[in-house]
Amino acid sequence: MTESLTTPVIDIAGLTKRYSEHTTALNAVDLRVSQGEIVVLLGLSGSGKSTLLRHINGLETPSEGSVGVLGQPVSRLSGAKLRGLRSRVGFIFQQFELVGPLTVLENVLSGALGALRGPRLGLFTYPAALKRKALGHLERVGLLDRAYQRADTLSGGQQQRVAIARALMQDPEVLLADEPVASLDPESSMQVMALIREIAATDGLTVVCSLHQVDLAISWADRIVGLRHGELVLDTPAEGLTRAEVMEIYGRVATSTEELEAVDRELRTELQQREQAQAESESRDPSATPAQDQPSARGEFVS
Ligand SMILES: Nc1ncnc2c1ncn2[C@@H]1O[C@H](COP(=O)(O)OP(=O)(O)OP(=O)(O)O)[C@@H](O)[C@H]1O
Repeated sequence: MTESLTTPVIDIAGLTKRYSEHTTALNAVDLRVSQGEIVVLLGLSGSGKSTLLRHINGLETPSEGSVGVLGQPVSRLSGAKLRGLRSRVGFIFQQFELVGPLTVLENVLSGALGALRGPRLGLFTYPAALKRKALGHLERVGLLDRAYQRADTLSGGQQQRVAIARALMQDPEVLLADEPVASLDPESSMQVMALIREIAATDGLTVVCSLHQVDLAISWADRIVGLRHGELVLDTPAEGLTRAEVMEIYGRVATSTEELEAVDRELRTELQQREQAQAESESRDPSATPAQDQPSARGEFVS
C-alpha cells in the first residue's frame, strides 16, 4: 500500500471537549478513518455525535487532544487555512439548511460560494460553468426538473437531496452528515441514505454520518462507532453485526438499568415515528410500499 492509502483521512487522538465544569461532551476519543470508509456514529441523544462531527470540520476547538483531517491539524488551523480545509469537507444537516424562498439551483450554487469572491444575488451573477456544474449535480440527485422551483416547495427527502447536491459543489473529499434522515419518512430515508452511499462510492468520499437508528446504521455503514456519554464504547465493522449485538454492547457499558431502558425507549420511539410517518405517506399515496416491506422497518428494529 502507498503512503496515501495508509494515512488516515481523519485522525483524532485523545479528543476531549468540555463545555463547562459539568458538561463533558467528548472524553478522550480516539478515532482514525481511512480513505473511502463509510462510518456511522451511533448513540443516544446527547452522547456527543454532533460535537464530534463539528470538531472534524473545525467548527469546535478541542479542550484537549488533536483532530487531523486530510493531513491537516484542524484543531490548530484558523483563518484562510481553516476555510481551505473546510472547503474539502462537505456537511449535511438534519434540517437541510436550505434558503426556502430561493430556487433549488441557487441553493446548490451557494455551495460554491467559498470559491467565489463576495456574495451573489440572483442566478445571473454566477459564472455559466458553475451553473452547468450545479445542474449536473441536480441531475445526479434526480432533481434536475426542479432546478427553478422554490426550495421550500419540495418534500423533505427532496430538500435533503438538494443539500447533498449543494455539498457536492465543493468537490469534497470528506462528507459529514449529522442525522441526515432524522426528519424523513422511511421511504425518503432509504432513498437519501442510498444516494449518499452511491455518491461516496463513485467519488471515493470518506463519510462520517451520525444516526440513531441501529438497523439503518448496520445495513448502511462499513463501520459502526458507538458513543455513550462522550466516550467511544464501540468500534466495529458493520458487516454481520446484529441489532442484538449492538444492544448487548450498549448493555455492557451501560451503568444503570435506567440507561438501558433509555436505549430501548429511544429505539421504540424511533420505530413508532417511522410507522406513523409511513401510515401518513400511505394515506397520501395508497400505492406506497407497506411499512413491513421496508427493510428499515423489518423485525430487527423491534425487541
Ligand atoms: N454549544 C454547547 N454548549 C454547551 N453544551 C453543549 C453544546 N453543544 C453540545 N453540548 C452538550 O454536549 C453534549 C453532547 O451533545 P451533542 O449535541 O454532541 O450530542 P448528540 O449525540 O449529537 O445528540 P443528538 O442526537 O440529540 O443531536 C450534550 O450534553 C449537550 O447538551
